[in-house]
Amino acid sequence: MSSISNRHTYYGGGSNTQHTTNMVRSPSDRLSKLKRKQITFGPYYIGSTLGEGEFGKVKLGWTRNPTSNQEVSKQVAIKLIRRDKIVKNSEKEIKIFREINALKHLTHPNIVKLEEVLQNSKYIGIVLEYASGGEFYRYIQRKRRLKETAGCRLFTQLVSGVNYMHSKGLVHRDLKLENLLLDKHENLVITDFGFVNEFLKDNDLMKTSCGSPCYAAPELVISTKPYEARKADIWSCGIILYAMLAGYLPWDDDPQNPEGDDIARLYYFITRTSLKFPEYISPIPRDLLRRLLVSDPRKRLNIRQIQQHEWLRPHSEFLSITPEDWDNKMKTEVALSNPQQNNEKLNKASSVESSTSKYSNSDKRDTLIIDTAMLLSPVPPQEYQSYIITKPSSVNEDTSSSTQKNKKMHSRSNSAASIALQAVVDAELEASQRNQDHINTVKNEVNRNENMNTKEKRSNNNSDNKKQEYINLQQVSRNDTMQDRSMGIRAEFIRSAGNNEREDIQLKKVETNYNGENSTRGSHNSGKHRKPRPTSYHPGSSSGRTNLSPYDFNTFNTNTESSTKKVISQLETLQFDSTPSLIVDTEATGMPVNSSPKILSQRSFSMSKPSLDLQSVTADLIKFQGENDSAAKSIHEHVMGTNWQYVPHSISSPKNSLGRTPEEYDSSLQHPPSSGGKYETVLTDSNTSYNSITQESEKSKTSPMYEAYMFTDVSTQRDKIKEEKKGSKKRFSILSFYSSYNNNSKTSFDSSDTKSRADHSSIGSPQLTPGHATQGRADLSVRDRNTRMPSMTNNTNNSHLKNERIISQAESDIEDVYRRRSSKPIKNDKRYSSIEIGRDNTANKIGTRNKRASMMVPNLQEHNTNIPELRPQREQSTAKKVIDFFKRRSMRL
Ligand SMILES: Nc1ncnc2c1ncn2[C@@H]1O[C@H](COP(=O)(O)OP(=O)(O)OP(=O)(O)O)[C@@H](O)[C@H]1O
Repeated sequence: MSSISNRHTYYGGGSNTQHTTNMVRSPSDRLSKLKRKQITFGPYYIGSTLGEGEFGKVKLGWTRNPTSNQEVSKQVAIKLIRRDKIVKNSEKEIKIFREINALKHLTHPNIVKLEEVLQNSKYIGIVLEYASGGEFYRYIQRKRRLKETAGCRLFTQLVSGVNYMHSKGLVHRDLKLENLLLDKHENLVITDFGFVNEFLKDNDLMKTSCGSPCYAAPELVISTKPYEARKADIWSCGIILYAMLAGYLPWDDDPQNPEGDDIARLYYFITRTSLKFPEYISPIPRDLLRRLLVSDPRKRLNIRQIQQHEWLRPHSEFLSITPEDWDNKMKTEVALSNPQQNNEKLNKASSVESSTSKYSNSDKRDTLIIDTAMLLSPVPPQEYQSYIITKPSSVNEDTSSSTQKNKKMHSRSNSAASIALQAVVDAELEASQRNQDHINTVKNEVNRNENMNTKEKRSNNNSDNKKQEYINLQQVSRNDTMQDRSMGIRAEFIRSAGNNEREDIQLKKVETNYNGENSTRGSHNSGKHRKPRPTSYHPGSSSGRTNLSPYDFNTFNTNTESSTKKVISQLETLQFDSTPSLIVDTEATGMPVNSSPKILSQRSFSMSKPSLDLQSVTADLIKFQGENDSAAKSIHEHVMGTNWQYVPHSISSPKNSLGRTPEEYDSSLQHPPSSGGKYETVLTDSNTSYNSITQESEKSKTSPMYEAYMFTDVSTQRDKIKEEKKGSKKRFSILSFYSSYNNNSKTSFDSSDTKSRADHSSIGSPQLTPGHATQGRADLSVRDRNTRMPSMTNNTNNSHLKNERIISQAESDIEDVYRRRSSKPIKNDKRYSSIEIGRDNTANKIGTRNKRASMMVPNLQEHNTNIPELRPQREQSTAKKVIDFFKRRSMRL
């Protein structure tokens, strides 16, 4: 005992120290020692770890009653996030701000309440209402399953919370048992709003697939189509209800995929296997579940229909409380609690010194320091703009000086945080105003140009460009509106933050060995307090991808997939009888902006080209410019192979076998003049075809431009292709698009069908009927995509093989587009399977399921390659229909 005692009390001093420490202490001594050791974060004392998530630990916190210091006045949960682990503009940073901003907006009894957000030099602390009832999935685990009455009450609360957030224009997108907690009265509390997003209109669709695989709606996983996010939330509610009542997750019994780790297979199983119920679930909740877990989101109940379902009738009164009622109720509560709060605040404000003196010296030293780097992050990708603090143009001098000045005040209303945040808001409002002014200027110019004489072609082209700029700006403006809303929230946040005077936000000591941020899914499992489940995955997030082994593509491919989706979704929004426009976002492709070949201008995919015989596109012209051309070349070589000549654009243009230069073709085809040097065109003659893609750097207009050429004679193969593809002529413009698209972004439809791959590479002869399109897609395996492309351009056969793939892919994609545009379900589409009853599986798998429950879903449509049935079904004649349409249109023009 004594040795233990000595060890515990040894401070490096001599025997005296030991002697002193071995003395029996008085209770007050012990109390004061305890007090000294008390860890604080701002006004909160920090206690045990409640749980651990992707961002780190969630600690219990409490404040003490000011009058009797021993009494705990309020308990909170503090999500502590180490600032140095948050990479600027990263997925994590976005998630944090999303969560904060969304929670700031939501006040509902079944949604976790955000108390405040504090930060010091080391941590950001999201202070939340403490849900003392613990994690909901553990609650179910303990009880094995819930009785229907209890389940009904809790599900009603879930529905009420979800309805409330939907009414605010927000969707959770990651609803699952692990994100539900219970309060002390065993009421449900929805938490973890890291993937929350905003929809603007009733029919606003989302494109980013997220949701944990077991809870994610099928449309998120097996379709590239934008989805109705509220319906996806409703699917997740259905899964949660099933788990509550059954004690395990539905579709959890695939013998070939017992752990559900293979997401593609999991979804194959979900879409092919009818929903089955254990016998103890009674018919009425079964009926509700059957209507919730419908693969077709259009047939799935909406929230209003759920509220009206027979099973929830006992709680109809609760469900009749509208979101407005909740808001009013909360306002009233706040108003009622205000007098006391205000008094407290006044007292504190009048005695800043006394309020700070409660804290130790070290607290005082570690006063709030704003890490402006965190706030000065660049504007993130568009889809994230709603809930994040974006880059201000500058934080002005005044701000920093006032930061200095106000340090002494220790008042959060004047704190560096408030000032910096205000600067962010102001700067963004200013930027938004500037943008609006620019829009107006461009708009005026467009109007002026439209009144000009039609003979002035040059001006008209200019006008077109301006129009496009206007459209783009409108787009930006729309985003700004979303941002403004977000800024409104932020401004509100700042205002409310200003109501609290305590600025002395400190964390004396949280954990010496804090490693939350580095955790991967594996390490999550090892932590004592960790939820036994993986890190959430969101497309683009590297952290969560660690266990996606079968689909663990390299960044290039992942990015090109999103590019593919983007282009396809843009295609989908086009009217067939208008000139299509394709703009590939380089951010999405992950290629350097100034060096990557890409499809650039509005005009790049011209429908007005004269119809041409079907020819395979076998040569490419890439122009590079400026300081990045070596990078561009290497990318180009990587994509297209090394058989390219690079020549300065201004000096010469190589001629093809007929002695014609690209420019000659260009003029002979009456291709629209390039706008600012950026255009994409397809040039062809009887023996040679080549595709051109130009890339100009905005930065280096003065630098020489380079072109890369490779001509391939395709005459020997053309006849063969023609024969194989009878009746499918005049699709050149489509092919040109897909060729360049493929060349640029390495379109990522893929399959691991090795047999088909082997067949293709050995035979090299195309099967160009639409029916073989899928096979063409199946040929592009993930693994060999990177290595395949260079070698393919080395000889005609390989070029031909590439073309065949391009064509097949074009056909597939056209069919996809066509199919998506049609509202009719495709014949034999197994995704919309009917639902039956009958399975009985009483195993409680919720606990084991959690290991994989939180992995967010990448859009797996392109990855569902092992399972032929998961590939979209096609009608053979669809491509033909589209091609015929283009043909007709082309002839009309
Ligand atoms: N308000 C709260 N009251 C009580 N416990 C909480 C509260 N918030 C979180 N916890 C506990 O902390 C754990 C992690 O919290 P949370 O899931 O919100 O963190 P996260 O970092 O967002 O994690 P992830 O994104 O991985 O789900 C929860 O599972 C729960 O046990």
